[in-house]
Amino acid sequence: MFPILENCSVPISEIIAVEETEFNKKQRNIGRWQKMAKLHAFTVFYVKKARNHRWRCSDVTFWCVDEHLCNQWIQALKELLEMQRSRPKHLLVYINPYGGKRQGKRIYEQKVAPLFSLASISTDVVITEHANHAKDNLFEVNIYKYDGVVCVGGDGMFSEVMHGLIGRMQKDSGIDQNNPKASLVQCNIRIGIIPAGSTDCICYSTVGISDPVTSALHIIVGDCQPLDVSSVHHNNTFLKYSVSLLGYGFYGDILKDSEKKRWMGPMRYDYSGFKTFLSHHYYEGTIAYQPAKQTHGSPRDKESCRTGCCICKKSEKELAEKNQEHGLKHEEGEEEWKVIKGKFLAINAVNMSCACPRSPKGLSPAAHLADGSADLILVRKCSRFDFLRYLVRHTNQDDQFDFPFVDVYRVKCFQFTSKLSEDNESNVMDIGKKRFGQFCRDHPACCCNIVNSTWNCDGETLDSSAIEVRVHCQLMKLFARGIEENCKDEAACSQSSTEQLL
Ligand SMILES: Nc1ncnc2c1ncn2[C@@H]1O[C@H](COP(=O)(O)OP(=O)(O)OP(=O)(O)O)[C@@H](O)[C@H]1O
Ligand SMILES: CCCCCCCCCCCCC/C=C/[C@@H](O)[C@H](CO)NC(=O)CCCCC
Ligand SMILES: [Ca+2]
Repeated sequence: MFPILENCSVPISEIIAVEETEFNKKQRNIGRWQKMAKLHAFTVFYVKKARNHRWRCSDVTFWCVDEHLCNQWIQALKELLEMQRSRPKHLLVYINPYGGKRQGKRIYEQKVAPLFSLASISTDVVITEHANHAKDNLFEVNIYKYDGVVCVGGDGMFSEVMHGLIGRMQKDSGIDQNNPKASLVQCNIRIGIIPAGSTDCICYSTVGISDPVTSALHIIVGDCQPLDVSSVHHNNTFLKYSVSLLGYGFYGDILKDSEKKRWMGPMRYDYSGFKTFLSHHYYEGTIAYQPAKQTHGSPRDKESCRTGCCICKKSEKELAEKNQEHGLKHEEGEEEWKVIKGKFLAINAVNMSCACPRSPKGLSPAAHLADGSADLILVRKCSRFDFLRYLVRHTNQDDQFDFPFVDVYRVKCFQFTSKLSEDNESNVMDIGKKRFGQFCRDHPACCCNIVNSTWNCDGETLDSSAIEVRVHCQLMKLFARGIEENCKDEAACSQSSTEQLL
């Protein structure tokens, strides 16, 4: 530990940079010392932890009359920083200039680039020109020369970069992504997210705040957070990967409607959310799932996944053991499938809590970032009033699973088929249904919808309603450390710039 203030210390791992400091006439409070001797100085830039998981760059300048001593300090600190092997030196950065409030470029240039430069991180920056630019580019560039990839944008931009990196790893290893049973190759090139989107759920759920400076500092100090990734297939065809929400019904319908309103920016979700809530459509279908191991906790647990989470650590250990015994057949083949049929307002599968500024505890507050499982939430047909009560509980401390129409399961894989596609497949769909289009023939005033909803996969729509989903434990890694328990001693570290005499 390196002493900074009388009652505050900073671990070496949270020092951003050390620089020799030129004497500046404005440094008035050391003027008395300067009259006595020529002063030498160095400045230590470090992470200052503020409220609500926010990080800032603070600095302290040390003055000293002995030039040799001053240089020894600089040298020693720089050597200690060099020993921080997990820190990135060279990054590939993709900026979506059109995400969220269209501030991505400004946020990167004004808030992030100066910090990367202070930390001596070199970057290759690509400003995307169209959707899928980043993803396609990741199949062409020499990704192995970078210590990480940074995306500046929202969840959609992150999803692009993740698809590019995971896809590239599988291609380079000869793995067929269309095989739903394939053991995918882990991606060790970390992704950093600089939030500049509309929901920024992945950043918020893995860092605890959606703040570009905080995220830049997590990248600089070289944090590493493994992340579960779900693969989504239809008929042995790969559709997408998902890390946050796979939602059918309510969240699928919101997304579909909101895509037409992109010009509204982040407000589009409030507008489409309200419209979708009023439409109150439910959908019939069948879900089959394999439960996750009970030792891995339950979605009804009171404790949430936090930095150093023991459930995620246990999963990491089990994954390493499983990788050693490769060649053995997959566990899911041996375990029982549970089947549920019903009418649902929403089917949500989340790999993480999905906390975001709209819902600070998320869709499943006890979901784990890296336990190899997803929480499957089934919201059955209920009244509008009950559904509103359910939604409101996402914004307060009450338990959103404590309703008779809500079920939640921790799963490692699941399949969904809509009633409509079951009927289509078994050829029992009568002509009447076709002729009456999208409304229920028997109950024209009811909200039963005989068309399918669409799946919302991390903010993008999927073409197929029948899907097969499997969670891949810790398939990728982020420059993050999970959500930290709140810092008890924030006041002690609250100065933003200080001076000390050695
Ligand atoms: N230059 C570009 N022009 C148009 N679309 C782009 C461009 N670059 C990236 N995209 C696409 O824009 C989509 C949305 O971007 P992004 O996720 O950054 O913002 P958002 O949708 O506002 O935020 P969120 O995903 O958090 O709701 C991404 O799926 C990405 O593929
Ligand atoms: C009366 C008040 C009721 C308020 C209820 C609030 C509940 C909010 C829960 C928000 C859950 C977000 C889940 C994250 C999904 C992201 O992968 C995705 C991509 O960014 N965002 C959306 O689909 C955008 C989804 C937007 C939902 C509004
Ligand atoms: Ca998980």
